Amino acid sequence: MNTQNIISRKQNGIVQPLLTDLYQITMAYAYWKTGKVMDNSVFDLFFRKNPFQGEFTIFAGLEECLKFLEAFHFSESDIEYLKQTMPSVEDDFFVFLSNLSARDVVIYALDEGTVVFPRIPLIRIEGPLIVTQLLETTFLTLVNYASLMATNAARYRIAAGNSKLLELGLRRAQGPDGGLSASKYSYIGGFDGTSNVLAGKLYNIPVKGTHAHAYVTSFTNFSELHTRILHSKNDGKPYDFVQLAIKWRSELGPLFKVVNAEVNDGELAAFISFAMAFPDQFMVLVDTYDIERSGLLNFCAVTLALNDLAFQAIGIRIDSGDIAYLSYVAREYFSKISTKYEIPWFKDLIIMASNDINEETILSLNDQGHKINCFGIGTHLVTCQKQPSLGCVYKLVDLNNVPRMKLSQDVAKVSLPGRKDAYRLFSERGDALIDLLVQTDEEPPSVGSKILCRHAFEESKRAYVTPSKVEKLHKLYWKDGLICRPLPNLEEIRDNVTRSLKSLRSDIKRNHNPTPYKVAVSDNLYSFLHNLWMESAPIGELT
Ligand SMILES: Nc1ncnc2c1ncn2[C@@H]1O[C@H](COP(=O)(O)OP(=O)(O)OP(=O)(O)O)[C@@H](O)[C@H]1O
Ligand SMILES: O=P(O)(O)OC[C@H]1O[C@H](OP(=O)(O)OP(=O)(O)O)[C@H](O)[C@@H]1O
Ligand SMILES: O=C(O)c1cccnc1
Ligand SMILES: [Mg+2]
Repeated sequence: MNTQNIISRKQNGIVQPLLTDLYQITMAYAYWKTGKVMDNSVFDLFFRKNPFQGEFTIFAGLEECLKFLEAFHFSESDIEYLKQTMPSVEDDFFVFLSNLSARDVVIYALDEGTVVFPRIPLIRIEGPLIVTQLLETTFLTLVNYASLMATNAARYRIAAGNSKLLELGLRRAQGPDGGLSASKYSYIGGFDGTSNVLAGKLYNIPVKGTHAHAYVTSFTNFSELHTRILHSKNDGKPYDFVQLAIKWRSELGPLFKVVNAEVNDGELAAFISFAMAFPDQFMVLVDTYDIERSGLLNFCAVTLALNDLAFQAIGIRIDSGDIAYLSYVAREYFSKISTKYEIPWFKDLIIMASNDINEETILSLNDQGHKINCFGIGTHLVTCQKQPSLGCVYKLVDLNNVPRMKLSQDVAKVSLPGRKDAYRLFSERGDALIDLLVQTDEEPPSVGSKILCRHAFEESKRAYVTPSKVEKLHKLYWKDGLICRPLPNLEEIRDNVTRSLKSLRSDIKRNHNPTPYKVAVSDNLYSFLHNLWMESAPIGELT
């Protein structure tokens, strides 16, 4: 076992068999009493509707489910607690429960990071009913938020194009576990880093950040700067850095059309001290007092002073106001200074924007035109404000080789019975055309052969597809008590998101009125499903 695994497991502390709904345990007892212990079940975990009014979803959380299975065991204290909670339950059941493991469970799943669609079983869980039922709630809690978060992040990634994306949500997240999961799954979805230090340590995600307004407001004048000396990066010579920055500010005054009296000394003192602490990573918040009349000038003065000592600054963060307009203003000053003082990198300094940004803000900024090259995003991203839950469900589809079907007045809620495999069929151009569900014992679709793909419930909706490429989506991940495929690391999952989304036509990914992606069933599955439906539905009588 490598260190990374140990660390992740430790973090996984709260993911344990009691992280479930009580009804799973009462059902287990009732199953045990009725003698259903050896019944062999198949469950599907899937969702019914894509989130965020979109037409795609990113599947995430699989690794956590598999780690949960590895450690699945009711401890002595769990048993003790359950005995107290369920006093009428026979003691022998608790002996049975304490010997339970996930050894006899078999898991087929899609690769984590795959783009997925409604009704496709993301995970197929097979095995003794009593155990598979006990997995329901924990699996759902592990997949629901993870997939919602990864999808939200992927949508921001699409909106932001080539701009960097930094996740800043910990302070606003749904508690510590929500915050940690948000950082992990936003990275999978395409963010470039997080401000969450524990997420950085646990998952090896790049951690980044600037500073808070408090840092600026904590300074009022230069006398608070107890260290004034900074050594040049070139020759190690000491310079009075405070004096140098003040000199540059006077020199730049006319360019910014401000007089010294208008510019905030506390802000300059704060920037100087931050630059002296991090001369190679100088990045500051410029909106504490007035971006145009103070923040930008103070930043440029310190950056030029750093440049004299051979250090290259990183950039600024803007956290209020009209960020499109202010980014133009900032870029213009950077360009002018770059030309005037012949410092090529000055024009390319990073302009980061933050403050309640969401997907729509980024799209609107794109329309307006802007000069931002990094977005810092917190609240809207981590709380998934636009849609707070994905709505994944876990449904029994087969018991002892007899298909099961949950009927509903609402067709969207009718479950697809039996063991099914999903295949993704690709066009000649290489893009994903349709996902096809077939019964596991029927002939899989193959390249070059004409396949009838049918809408699961609407008889008239069907089409022939002759795929140029066929990808089997379900893979065996867990058998005989072991994870039986090498698990990808976070980077690889992130690459899978990019690769998988790339194969999707852009009209399916667009923000406004996206085209739905097609999910179909094979002709066999269609007949099977409708025959079973007819058999299961009671015939009404008109009176
Ligand atoms: N050019 C722009 N186009 C669209 N939305 C923008 C633009 N500039 C800023 N915003 C968004 O408008 C909102 C402005 O919010 P608000 O008025 O609360 O902030 P502020 O007054 O600028 O800052 P603060 O209250 O923190 O001082 C934010 O959600 C921000 O992301
Ligand atoms: O706006 P979000 O997308 O949630 O991003 C995170 C926010 O957290 C920080 O300040 P904080 O919001 O704590 O204070 P502020 O509102 O006064 O800026 C930061 O300045 C951002 O504004
Ligand atoms: O580092 C930052 O800029 C940061 C971190 C958390 C919240 N807001 C901003
Ligand atoms: Mg804020």
